Amino acid sequence: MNENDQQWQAEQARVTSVVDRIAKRAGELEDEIGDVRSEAVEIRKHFWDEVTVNFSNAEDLTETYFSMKQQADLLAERERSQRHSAAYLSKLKRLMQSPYFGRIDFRAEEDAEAETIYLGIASFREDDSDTFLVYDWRAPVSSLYYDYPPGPAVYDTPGGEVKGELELKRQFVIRSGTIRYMFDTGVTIGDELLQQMLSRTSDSAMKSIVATIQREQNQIIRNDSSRMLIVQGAAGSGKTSAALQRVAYLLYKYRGVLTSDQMVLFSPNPMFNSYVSSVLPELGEENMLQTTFQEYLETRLGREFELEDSFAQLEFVLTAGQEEGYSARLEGIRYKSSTAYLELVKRYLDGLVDRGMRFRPVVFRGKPVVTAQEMVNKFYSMDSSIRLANRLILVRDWLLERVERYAASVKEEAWVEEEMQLLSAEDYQRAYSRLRKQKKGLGETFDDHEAEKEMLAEMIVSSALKQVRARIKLMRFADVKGLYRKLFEDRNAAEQAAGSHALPEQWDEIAAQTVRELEQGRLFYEDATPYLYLNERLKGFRANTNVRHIIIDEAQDYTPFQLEFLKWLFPRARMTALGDLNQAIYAQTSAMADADPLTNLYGPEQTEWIHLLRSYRSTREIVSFTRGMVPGGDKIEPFNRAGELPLVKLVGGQDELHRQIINQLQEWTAEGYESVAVICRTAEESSKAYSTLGSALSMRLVTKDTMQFERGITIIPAYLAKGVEFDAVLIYNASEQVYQHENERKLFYTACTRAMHELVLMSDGTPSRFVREQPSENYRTEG
Ligand SMILES: Nc1ncnc2c1ncn2[C@@H]1O[C@H](COP(=O)(O)OP(=O)(O)OP(=O)(O)O)[C@@H](O)[C@H]1O
Repeated sequence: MNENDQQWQAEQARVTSVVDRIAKRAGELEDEIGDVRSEAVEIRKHFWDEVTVNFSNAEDLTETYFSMKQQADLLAERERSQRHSAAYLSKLKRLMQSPYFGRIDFRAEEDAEAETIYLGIASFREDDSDTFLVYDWRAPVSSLYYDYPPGPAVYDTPGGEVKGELELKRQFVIRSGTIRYMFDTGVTIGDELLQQMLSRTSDSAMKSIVATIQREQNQIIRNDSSRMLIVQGAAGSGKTSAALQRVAYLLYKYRGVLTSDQMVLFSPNPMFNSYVSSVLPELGEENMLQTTFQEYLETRLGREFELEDSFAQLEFVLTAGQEEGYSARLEGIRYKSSTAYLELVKRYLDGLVDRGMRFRPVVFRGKPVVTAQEMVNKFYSMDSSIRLANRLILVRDWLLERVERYAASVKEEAWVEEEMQLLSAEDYQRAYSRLRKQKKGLGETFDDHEAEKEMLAEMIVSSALKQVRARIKLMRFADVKGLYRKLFEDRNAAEQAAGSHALPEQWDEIAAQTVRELEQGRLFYEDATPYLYLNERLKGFRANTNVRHIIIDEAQDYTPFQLEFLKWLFPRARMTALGDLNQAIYAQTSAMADADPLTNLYGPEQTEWIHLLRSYRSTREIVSFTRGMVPGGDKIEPFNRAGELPLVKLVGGQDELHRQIINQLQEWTAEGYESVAVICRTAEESSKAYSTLGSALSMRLVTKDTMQFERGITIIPAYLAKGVEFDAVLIYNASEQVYQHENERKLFYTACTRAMHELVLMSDGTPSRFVREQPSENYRTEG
């Protein structure tokens, strides 16, 4: 037996022994859980037996309360412990299959001998000792595995740095308790294992990458020092993966302090949410909160407006080129997402200190209770040093008083008398006894019929004014819609707010379009955040102080305005923004287009940038082809995994196009690819393609409302394919006719970079310039 075989045998013996111990512990835990469960069931069953229920006097009542509370606490405690044990048990079950994936032998400077450490998705300790048979991949010592090749190495602990020598680094693939692969690795986490990982066919869900985290990804995962962490990384460089492992890491490091509901992931679309939602549970952690920016806008503005979403905006940009007003809308989209416009809105708000505030009158039964002009007078009678939001609070309180006075003045109006007549005997009785209770404390008597009537009248008026008061409390009297509209109706107001900066060239048309939308009760996507900003600055920010971390994926699709907004919204959170400027497909100004606005968000001292250049998703051939399409693409390094050259298939006409697509899809299915996408330029193109292809083969059309990412064949517009990946990708029609504008370059790049193993570009006619520009040795052509 050679040395390798001996090592293999020794390691296998250890695996077997560790698995046995884990299985034993799991068995014990299962019994314990069973006991706790039956105990909880018993407590539930006999809950009322143990509780002394007695309501006869105050003392008995207290006793009853405490006895109930005691039982409830006991029950809650048992259930909590059961939940905890169940979570641990499911981790142990996972460890039984694959207890670890790495080993390091590390000799600390002061020690004579190296310590051997095995790393897995959770730690496992022998019951009655401090010996860790498996260390959690997030433990401080585990970072050695990700950060160093064999040789001198250092890791951080809460007690300070530990220096030493990494004598061995070994990787394993263990399935069902058996070692399948074992490698001793050199520089970084061995290419071999990564090759293994990446050559698998893709799943319907994202996988955790803990066994093969790369050093630069580890920096993202364990970054703890910066308030703002910005990751600019090539397509497929593992931004999303790193972000998710980072969440798991933070939950581990701050266990007991940080919980999963204090972390929010902002995703590009609902389907993406489903795609990534299994990673954390796979690592034994609960999912963080997941949302989209659109979802947030909907909750805040959805009642007031019919909101356009970012996809509808992009669909317009891509399909409405011939429509009147198109170029103005485009200019408007760009302008309204810029920092210049944010400054304009801020100056507009500053201007309201002296004049220009708009109010909606308080109206009751069609008559004004307080007119808008009265509110203006009140607002501007206050000291100008009082902040706008505080002045509005004062106006609100003043209005509530005015409504009280108003209520007193209308008690005798005829409608009150009429309503009184309409009270049913039951209503009357209820109102009467309520009044009695209310007035008792005041020592009044009820002998007088007149007094009684007056009180009933008071009650009727008060209840009729309930809605008016509620609207006032919600500050509906501040006419934010009117204020926003004024910016577009009154060029002077806009010019003043723009200060020394010029308004965009086509301002008048932009303004007309905006007003038209507002009149219809609609709001363009580019107006939603500025509008909300105006609203919040006036009415006070509804900030969320519970959230401690926000993670923004596809951050290039956010405007500087939106990121600033998120900063205000989560004042106590750290931000991790991950994006790729080369995938900034929207017409709006990208927050990542320029380093300054992002760095300035929290200031350079609190901000850190990390760049990822290695692309893991696609084969070397696909990366070599796609990176030529974007500026700076030569810096993107493909991971060394070989495949076929991308194929450009020339066809003549729709029929042939569809025939060839069907052939290709059938071929891929026969080859065993589990996830295949036909990527189109727009939703419009996708649904047309689906109407023909869908009847020939079983496939799924993805729209912006699709919630679930699934295997099989998918037809999808490029902008919805963001962030996800497929074994094989077919570009529906990569012809010059379809992709001819410079502003479609990034969309095209995003579409092509979704492919892991195969990329085929159909072209009805001459291929797009984005293809023709590539060196001919980087792709094949057929047809
Ligand atoms: N260290 C790693 N080990 C194994 N697989 C990895 C690693 N890093 C990334 N990958 C794989 O590479 C693919 C792309 O990763 P991910 O989706 O996180 O990249 P991304 O930078 O977010 O991409 P994009 O910007 O294109 O959406 C995934 O299949 C992921 O599992």
